[in-house]
Amino acid sequence: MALNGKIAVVTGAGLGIGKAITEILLRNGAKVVLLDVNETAGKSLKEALDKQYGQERTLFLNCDVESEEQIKAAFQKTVETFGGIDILCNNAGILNENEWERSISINLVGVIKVTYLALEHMNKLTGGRGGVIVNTASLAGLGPLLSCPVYTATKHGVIGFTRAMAAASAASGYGIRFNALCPTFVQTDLFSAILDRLGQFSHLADATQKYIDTGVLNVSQVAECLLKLVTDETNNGEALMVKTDMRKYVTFPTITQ
Ligand SMILES: NC(=O)c1ccc[n+]([C@@H]2O[C@H](COP(=O)([O-])OP(=O)(O)OC[C@H]3O[C@@H](n4cnc5c(N)ncnc54)[C@H](O)[C@@H]3O)[C@@H](O)[C@H]2O)c1
Ligand SMILES: CCCCC/C=C\C=C\[C@H](O)C/C=C\C/C=C\CCCC(=O)O
Repeated sequence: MALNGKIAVVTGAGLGIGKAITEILLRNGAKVVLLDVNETAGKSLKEALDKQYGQERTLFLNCDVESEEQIKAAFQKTVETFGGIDILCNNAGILNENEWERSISINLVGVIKVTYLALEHMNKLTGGRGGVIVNTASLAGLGPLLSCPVYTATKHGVIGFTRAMAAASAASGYGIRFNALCPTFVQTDLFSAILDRLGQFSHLADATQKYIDTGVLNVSQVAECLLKLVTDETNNGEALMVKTDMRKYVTFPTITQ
């Protein structure tokens, strides 16, 4: 899929991985709608991007992925401004084992909510143009991160949802591919401000260190992999594992004969 003229929506676009995703999509020719609850970060990124790419290439909208009303309004504005949606990156997420219900609400329910509302505009069966949805999961969606059980559960959920939606879309003719991005630790605010957020599992921080010692990614390395999942039209239902020394499409066990 060539990105020139394509319209992308990125959640959690203001900082960290979402910011890098926004930048790589812009560099490759897409127009990008930045959604974030952090208005300061979103506006300041939009200002910087305006200088580099011109005002017409991006739109920032304050949008909480927990709010159906705000998501609906954001998609409406996107379609009014740019005429449609071709790419959705469900990237907004938090890690907070103290606020575990909110974590599920943002990391898993938020991904489902945003996806279902985006389908109304993207699904070929309802007048959309089709396209691709990439969900930012985590390596913790593939194996247990012992200091973060609820975070682990949400990311396993995101991968399961992505794979099931890919199969549902292919079987129904939505014209939309679904893939999951599964990075190891990435140098962002989420990673660096972690100790207070492990709650009752803070005593396990040291035990997590062995994973961290295997290497921490920078946001550009993650964005490169996102680009591959967006542009390579052979990718559907994939979970791409990203570590400092390897990229690998996960092979899942076959459960049907
Ligand atoms: N940093 C890591 O080590 C790491 C590793 C693997 C996966 N991830 C995943 O990558 C994604 C991005 O994380 P990051 O490390 O860039 O975090 P970050 O904290 O640097 O950025 C997250 C962005 O999401 C926004 N956000 C948070 N809650 C939101 C909500 N309810 N609605 C809209 N926006 C919201 C924040 O305002 C922020 O701009 C998350 O889904 C995270 O789970 C992160
Ligand atoms: C210091 C305590 C934990 C710090 C957690 C901070 C950020 C985490 C972000 C993630 O999305 C998790 C990334 C990678 C998870 C690594 C390993 C999971 C286990 C995989 C396995 O069993 O093979």
